[in-house]
Amino acid sequence: MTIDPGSLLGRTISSITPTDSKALAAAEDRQCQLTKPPGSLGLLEVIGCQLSAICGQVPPPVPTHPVLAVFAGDHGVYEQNITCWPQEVTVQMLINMCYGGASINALAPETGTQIWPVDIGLANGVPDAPGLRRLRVRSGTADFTQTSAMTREEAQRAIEVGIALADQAVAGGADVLLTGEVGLGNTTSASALIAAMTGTDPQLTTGRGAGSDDVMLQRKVDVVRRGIALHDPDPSDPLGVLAALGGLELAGMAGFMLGGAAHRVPVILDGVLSCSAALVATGLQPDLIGYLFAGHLGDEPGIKVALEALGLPALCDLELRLGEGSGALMALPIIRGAARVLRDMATFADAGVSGKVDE
Ligand SMILES: O=C(O)c1ccc[n+]([C@@H]2O[C@H](COP(=O)([O-])O)[C@@H](O)[C@H]2O)c1
Ligand SMILES: Cc1cc2nc[nH]c2cc1C
Repeated sequence: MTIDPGSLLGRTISSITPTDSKALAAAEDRQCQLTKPPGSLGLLEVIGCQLSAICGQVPPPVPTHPVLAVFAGDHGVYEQNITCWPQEVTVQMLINMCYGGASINALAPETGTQIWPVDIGLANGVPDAPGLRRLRVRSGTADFTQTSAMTREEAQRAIEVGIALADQAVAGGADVLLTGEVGLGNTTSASALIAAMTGTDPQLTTGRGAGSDDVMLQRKVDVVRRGIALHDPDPSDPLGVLAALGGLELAGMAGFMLGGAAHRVPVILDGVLSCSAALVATGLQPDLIGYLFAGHLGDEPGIKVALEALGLPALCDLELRLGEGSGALMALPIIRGAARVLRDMATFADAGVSGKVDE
């Protein structure tokens, strides 16, 4: 793996450190002193401890300034007839997000989340729209069944767009980052990335995406198999895997994750697309894993495969299969709740509640 140590990606990778094991132990100790049977708040306790390990404090701050970056990119593999929607829906939905009409616009106010729509790789022109960030690296990827989706340089530049956005978000006060995307055809790239990074058969990583029928689903599996046969991707070279299989928005999300971790800020994953990007990003920097939360399980089979490989539990399962960041948004109150538990609950000593009876 050759990444220039002086590049933004190289510097970001080397600035990420493991999360704080002392703060983790102190948080675990505090969980046992709070007025509840130890472990009774289940995953909420685990999340709270992870938040402490991320920021090095017990209790951890309750995140109040969330930013959801929505990376939009088009896919050359669209040509292989692997989605049942027109490609122009990618740009149309990005514009819809800018004007407040997408699902994430409806869900975000519940948590005060800012939405940052980003053109990182749409195929064609994009009209002006409020809040749109024009950070295009190239106009869509190439069809990975024919050639590499992009060059290594382009893959790195797209990751660096994500890193720079995370830098900007944190500089502006963001204390939790959420990953989102839109890109018709991108579940085929995600399936290929997950298969390549985990060594799993594509049949097990490929799903129906935005509504493929049985025939299209089988075609997707075949397309993924062809891509993997053509490129023979090497999971020890995550940048090479990403360049071979795409996509630009997946690269942007990988960078956003790395950028968040470099600032010791928690990052919430969304669906199958961000899970595939997380495999690439943790391949580049394994210590990233301590900063990631898996927002939801969702309906795409690749999510389960990716989360098992990452060792992350999904925080909820609402059977979502939309993307955009919708699942990450739904997980945010759970994360906030976990931080509040460590901050606001009384201890047995403080509240005069008797401890467990020894047997
Ligand atoms: O987040 C998910 O798990 C998810 C699952 C299925 C579909 N999607 C969204 O649907 C689009 C990709 O679906 P497809 O069928 O075109 O590959 C893309 O815009 C994603 O945001 C997202
Ligand atoms: C309508 C629509 C909205 C989306 N949002 C994210 N991916 C999407 C795919 C489609 C098809």
